[in-house]
Amino acid sequence: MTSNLILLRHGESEWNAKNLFTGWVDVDLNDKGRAEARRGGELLAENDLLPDVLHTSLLTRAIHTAQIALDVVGRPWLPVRRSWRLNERHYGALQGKDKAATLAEFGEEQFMIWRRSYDTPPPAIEADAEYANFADPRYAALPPEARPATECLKDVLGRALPYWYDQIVPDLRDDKTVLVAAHGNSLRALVKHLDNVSDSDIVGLNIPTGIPLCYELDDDLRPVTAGGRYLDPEAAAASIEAVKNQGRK
Ligand SMILES: O=C(O)[C@H](O)COP(=O)(O)O
Repeated sequence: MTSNLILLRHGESEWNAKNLFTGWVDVDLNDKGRAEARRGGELLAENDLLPDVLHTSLLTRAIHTAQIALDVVGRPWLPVRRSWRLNERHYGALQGKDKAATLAEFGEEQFMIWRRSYDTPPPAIEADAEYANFADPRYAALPPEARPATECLKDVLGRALPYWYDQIVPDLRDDKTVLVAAHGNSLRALVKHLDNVSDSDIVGLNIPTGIPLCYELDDDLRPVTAGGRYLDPEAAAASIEAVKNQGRK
């Protein structure tokens, strides 16, 4: 028996377009991102991949992407569970900073370490910084020690895996087609787990905006096809290249 998992990174956000590190800052989609979300829904419908349940982060760009895509497939009524555990990686003191300016100031090696290394987080954000998130009411129930001031991908995996095992796996075991609408780095963490990507190889893995990545999972919830399948491979390749080169002129 196999089960279907659909990973969907939000469409382009207002800050993606401005090349700003975003993390937990709650920006919305821009018009291009809303169009990408609609296309994502069309791709699901064209491939007859109709989700039975939705899981999203607590961030607007992922929530709206899922709503738009599910409107297209005619399933806005799906049961949904939302969690901070699917949030984008917290980018610490880089939140709100321009990626090109950061690259110019700190150089290629440091930029890539902060952006794509597995276990080195950016500098922590100050509690009173403009783009800190400690006072955000959506995290009010979280004890202070659970509210990150910065995260590396290893941190993201550590807080996302419990959600994978406790909330997503049961839906897959119930033979539901599961849609997870999340973010570039929280999905990199899930892909690292699913495909057993090494700590060094994960550095080179990027997730495109708005294009469904579909996994058929076996009884052990391992991919039948390594890496899954993007429903529009050409568009995914182009978007991945653009994500990879963000910050570069
Ligand atoms: O949080 C952000 O800045 C983006 O959504 C992801 O950025 P990255 O691709 O630079 O990690």
